Amino acid sequence: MTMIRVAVAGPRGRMGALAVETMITGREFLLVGVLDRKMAESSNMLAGSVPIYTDMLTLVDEAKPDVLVELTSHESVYPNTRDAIMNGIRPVVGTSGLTVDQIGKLSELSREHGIGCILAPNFSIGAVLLMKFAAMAVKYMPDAEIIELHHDGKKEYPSGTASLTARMMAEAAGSQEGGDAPDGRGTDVAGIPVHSVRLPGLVSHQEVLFGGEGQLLSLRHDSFSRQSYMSGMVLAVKEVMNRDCLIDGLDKIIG
Ligand SMILES: NC(=O)C1=CN([C@@H]2O[C@H](COP(=O)(O)OP(=O)(O)OC[C@H]3O[C@@H](n4cnc5c(N)ncnc54)[C@H](O)[C@@H]3O)[C@@H](O)[C@H]2O)C=CC1
Ligand SMILES: O=C(O)C1=N[C@H](C(=O)O)C[C@H](O)C1
Repeated sequence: MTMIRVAVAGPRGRMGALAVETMITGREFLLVGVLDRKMAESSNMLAGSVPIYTDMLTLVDEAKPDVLVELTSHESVYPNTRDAIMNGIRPVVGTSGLTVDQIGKLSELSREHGIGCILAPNFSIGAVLLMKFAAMAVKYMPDAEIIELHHDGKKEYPSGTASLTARMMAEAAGSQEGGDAPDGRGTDVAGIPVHSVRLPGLVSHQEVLFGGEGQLLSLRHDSFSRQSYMSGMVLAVKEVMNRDCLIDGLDKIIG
């Protein structure tokens, strides 16, 4: 069996640490390096044998990964993803915060280089299904709002999941312009108001509410543990090897 050579960016974060564990234990994967902001104080190895790199070019030259799992921050996600594609490495991007403009540029770059790139703002199957159901429901119940709720360690808003959900809903409804959400009531994403809650005790939760005359439809997904993301991540790492362009969302992979 040929193993997929994987690198993880953001290996000491909440998600990155779990991704490292998953890639080390997965029989199909070889974790060849991690991309961190700085070296660890005690060693230049993670988990005893995985080299830590602080710049992409050295990682590319020495570790030669096939895939980069990107789990850093909204500031780093674009340059890391761009540089990976330009160096022939397939990104699987879990980090939220890419703008529509940046996604367009990455898509062009992927196509130009013939390199697969998967954007997966949420790796959990339940959240992906929620997005698909919301895109289906909005055609019949167009008055909709999103509430996304996360742990208080999450700085950025709205969440990547809510942004993709709103874009998928707008596309299904045939309106992508934005600007329809009333001022001051959440963030307008593609015309849909998104409300962001950050509280201790939460992990990751999203509700999409559809109002109609005398009725309310609520679609809700809850991640109670980050383990909920790992099977989708494994799927994306394998699938990106078969692609030659950018895929925006796991929904396009699960069919
Ligand atoms: N796609 C999905 O299913 C999920 C995505 N996320 C997203 O993943 C991202 C990370 O989330 P958390 O792990 O909770 O954050 P975190 O803050 O715990 O971890 C981020 C890590 O990235 C490191 N980092 C920042 N800039 C870097 C750079 N340029 N190079 C290398 N490392 C860098 C930080 O030092 C930190 O250790 C967020 O955008 C979050 O929204 C989180 C959970 C699930
Ligand atoms: O920061 C998180 O925790 C999460 N971030 C992603 C997002 O922005 O949607 C995915 C999930 O919601 C957890």
